[in-house]
Amino acid sequence: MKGTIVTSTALKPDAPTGATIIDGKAVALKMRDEQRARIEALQARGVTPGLAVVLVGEDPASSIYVRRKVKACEAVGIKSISHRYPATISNEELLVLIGKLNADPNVHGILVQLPLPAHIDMAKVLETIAPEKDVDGFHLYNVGALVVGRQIFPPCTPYGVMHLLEHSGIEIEGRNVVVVGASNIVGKPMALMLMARDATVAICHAKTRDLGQWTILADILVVAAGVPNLIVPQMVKTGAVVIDVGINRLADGRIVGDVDFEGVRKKASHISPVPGGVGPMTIAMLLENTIISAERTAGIRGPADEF
Ligand SMILES: Nc1nc(=O)c2c([nH]1)NC[C@@H]1CN(c3ccc(C(=O)N[C@@H](CCC(=O)O)C(=O)O)cc3)C=[N+]21
Repeated sequence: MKGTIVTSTALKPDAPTGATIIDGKAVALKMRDEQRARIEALQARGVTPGLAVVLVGEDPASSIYVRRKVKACEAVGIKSISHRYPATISNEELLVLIGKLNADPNVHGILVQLPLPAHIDMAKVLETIAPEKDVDGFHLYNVGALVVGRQIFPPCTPYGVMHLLEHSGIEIEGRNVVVVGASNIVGKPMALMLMARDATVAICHAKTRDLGQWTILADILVVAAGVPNLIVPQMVKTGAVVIDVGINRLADGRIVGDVDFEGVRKKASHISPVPGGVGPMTIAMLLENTIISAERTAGIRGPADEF
């Protein structure tokens, strides 16, 4: 058709287009309005969601994270109860505390901050938390549920990534996803959640030989390896969606992810930053799981709804 006008500045073939930045902080804050409303509905039925946060030892990073979680709880109306113990607490004492929290009807969620000191049997601790209060989703029962495609308490970080993908309108079904990092708290559950949505999923490691040969195939690349600058532009397919789960503190105190953000943003279609990407969503999903647990207690939801 005649008369189509293309202005001189509209299309420059080689200009870097630049990825859409996925603003996890904004999404997390937006979720709070809906979360507050659900908590009011619970309170009308006499239920105030309660989250017990257990912190063992004095690790400064853990203290900061726990403080963030407590503040986020306050902001939406979840009653959080912090239990701080010295690193010298015995296994038995910790298990007794968890038993008490399991039995307390005002506690709907129990979170034991990781890592735990070396003398504590982490597996035993996580298996002692009542599965119906396991808002981290780390109990074997909840891990097993995820393996068979049920989501009872999806682990907060990968659950947050799924939310970000959905919020950004990214199609998952049938697409190639590469997850770099195979931890129990991020990489493995991330892969399971994406498989449940019919993505083609490969799990790699920071140690994978020729990592770039794998990552270049990804329509969606999720990186949770804990290695700064692991992912550079030549490893990323043009137009890929890149989700950076890494949190690394550099010698100068700066926090960075696993992705060369400035380089990769020129090639990706969407990219999540660090900070301000997945981190705030992890906390948003912790609030979500705690509210879900309280809703189940109040009979508003069945024991395992579709998410
Ligand atoms: N039982 C247990 N459950 C956890 O969910 C758990 C845990 N243990 N241990 C440690 C990791 C780490 N984690 C984070 C949560 C929020 C941010 C977060 O909000 N990050 C901000 C700020 C980053 C910064 O400046 O430090 C951001 O990325 O924008 C980061 C990391 C939860 N974890």
